[in-house]
Amino acid sequence: MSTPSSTPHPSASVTESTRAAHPPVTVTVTGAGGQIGYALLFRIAAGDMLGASTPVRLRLLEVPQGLASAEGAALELQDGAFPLLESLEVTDSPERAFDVTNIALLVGSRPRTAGMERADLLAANGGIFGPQGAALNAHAADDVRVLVVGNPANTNALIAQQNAPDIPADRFTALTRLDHNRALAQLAAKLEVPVSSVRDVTIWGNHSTTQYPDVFHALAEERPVRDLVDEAWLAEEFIPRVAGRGAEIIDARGSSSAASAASAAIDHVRDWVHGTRNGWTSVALPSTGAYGVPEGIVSSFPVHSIDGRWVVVEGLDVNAFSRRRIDLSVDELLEERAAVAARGLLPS
Ligand SMILES: NC(=O)C1=CN([C@@H]2O[C@H](COP(=O)(O)OP(=O)(O)OC[C@H]3O[C@@H](n4cnc5c(N)ncnc54)[C@H](O)[C@@H]3O)[C@@H](O)[C@H]2O)C=CC1
Ligand SMILES: O=C([O-])CC(=O)C(=O)O
Repeated sequence: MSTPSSTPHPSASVTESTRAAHPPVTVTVTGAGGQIGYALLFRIAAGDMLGASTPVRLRLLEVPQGLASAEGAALELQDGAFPLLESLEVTDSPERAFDVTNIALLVGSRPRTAGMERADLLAANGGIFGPQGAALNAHAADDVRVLVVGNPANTNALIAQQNAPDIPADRFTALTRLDHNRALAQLAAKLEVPVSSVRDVTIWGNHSTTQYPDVFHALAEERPVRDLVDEAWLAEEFIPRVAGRGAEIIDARGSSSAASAASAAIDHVRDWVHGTRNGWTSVALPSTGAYGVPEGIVSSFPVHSIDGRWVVVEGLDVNAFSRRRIDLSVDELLEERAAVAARGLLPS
């Protein structure tokens, strides 16, 4: 049973002419009562995701036991008096939450704890994304864009996409921007350069420990990174550090990354809507066969955002060091797909 509560926010500062140029965008956040939700909602309301001129209608979806926490976040959002926040609604009904939604951030799901791999969450979380994909298919706006954050994110995105046959497949993405940002930050620290001067790293494959952070095309202060680091550092320090960062955060904090994950989700959607800047980014999206990655999985690629669509960067040379690692991560995604198919989570 749905328990919606709606709080209109008539905003004096969003003028009629602003509204005409920038119609309101409906954004649904699932798992809104959780820790990523708490970090994400205020950034969206402040305009960090869609820009300072775009009013937002927020829909917060939770399961019944999470509603109180989401309601609490909603009270605080109201107290923020955000000029762009046009309306705010908390519900436990996916149908209501996804009704004419333009942007769906699928965060709601269980996080892992110390000692778990993200794939261990397939059993706990896989069942969430089929029904949500079907609800999106039935209720979302024609232009809906979907970002899956809940782990294991790539395969959950695949489940949602496969259960939404009427939505173009390329509207379903999974978050590898956090890994991308981690790779930029690690390179900047190693090379002692500003993080803003590092670009064109790529996360390939799965958001898991098999992911491959590739620096062979990256630039730092316009110099090729491959000339500045050696393969031993890449193989023994950089790649394990980036791929293992989620576990490092869990060990340090006692719970999984939240603010950095929320920030990466903001970056992902902002670039999707407004275009990439400062080189390419990394996004997990349904493979169309680029770089030998088979169709039928959601895998991370180097992409530009052009006119509101992700476009895979073409023609990159993939050396043997990279090929081996991409293939390993792709094999893991194929195994995850087989596991969820065996559980009946993919329509036949
Ligand atoms: N892709 C990425 O880079 C990252 C992914 N994650 C993943 O994000 C997910 C959420 O993490 P946290 O916010 O820290 O967890 P959390 O446990 O703090 O919050 C999750 C919320 O989701 C809600 N929820 C569960 N099932 C739901 C459903 N069917 N519909 C709506 N809401 C539902 C829960 O009630 C809870 O409030 C986890 O799976 C975590 O592993 C976390 C960090 C980075
Ligand atoms: O590691 C986890 O479980 C949370 C996550 O996905 C990350 O921080 O990259």
